[in-house]
Amino acid sequence: MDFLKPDTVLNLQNIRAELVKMEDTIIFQFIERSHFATCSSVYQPNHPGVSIPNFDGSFLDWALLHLEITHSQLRRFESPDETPFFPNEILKPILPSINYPPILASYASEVNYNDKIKKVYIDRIVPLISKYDGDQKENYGSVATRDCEVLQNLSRRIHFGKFVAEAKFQSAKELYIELIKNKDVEGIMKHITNSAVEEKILERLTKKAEVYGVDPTNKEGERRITPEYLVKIYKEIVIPITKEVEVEYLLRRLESDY
Ligand SMILES: O=C(O)C(=O)C[C@]1(C(=O)O)C=C[C@@H](O)C=C1
Repeated sequence: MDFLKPDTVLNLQNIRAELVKMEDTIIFQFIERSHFATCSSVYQPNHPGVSIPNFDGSFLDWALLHLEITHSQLRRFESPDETPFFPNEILKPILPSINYPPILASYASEVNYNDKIKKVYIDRIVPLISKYDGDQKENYGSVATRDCEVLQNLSRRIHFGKFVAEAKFQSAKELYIELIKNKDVEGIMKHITNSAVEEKILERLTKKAEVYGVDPTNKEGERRITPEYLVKIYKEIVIPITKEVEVEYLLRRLESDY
């Protein structure tokens, strides 16, 4: 996928192929996080166990903010497939800007579900994928590092819904314009949903978790990620929020001429 060539980006088959590739990254990052305990202190704002001078937030927020500030200077958030968790704090790139041709509508960067993604990750995903429920003070840095990686990739996957939505809009403009004019959220949700594709994703994830989730030479060994949890995470969190992104993006689609 080449963001300098809009045609390659707004092709639903290419987008779905990219979503499949992201599954592998996300599974391996879940496995990396699964080596550690839940470590709830990492997520509690101003926790006494991880005091950060002059910062009002959790240790994870601090880590993610500083990572994003550096990445913004490396031009990360100019790319239309990247959405920052701290859009108001990031800096201008040190590298010269790339003039990407318009692919998404002009308001696309305002469709930002990262607060919701971070909350659901901490409240629901971390307890499912962690080794056990407890604290490991010596691993706070490793935990926050893994969390930043998982969150950035979940965010990219979920916000890819904008490309899916744009591709669907371009291929059935009349239908969507009518639904958008009527603010028909249910109708939009119905038309963006492809149950066969969703089922295939869940089937594939089950197989991937069976293979990657355990040492294949030691089937009795410790399970790092189970098919059950992976499917649950995708079915109840990743796909539904991707669809929310699609619907919000489409509801505003007539604001943009392009
Ligand atoms: O592939 C699509 O058509 C999408 O809209 C993406 C996605 C997903 O999140 O994977 C979401 C909704 C569809 O029902 C199927 C899959």
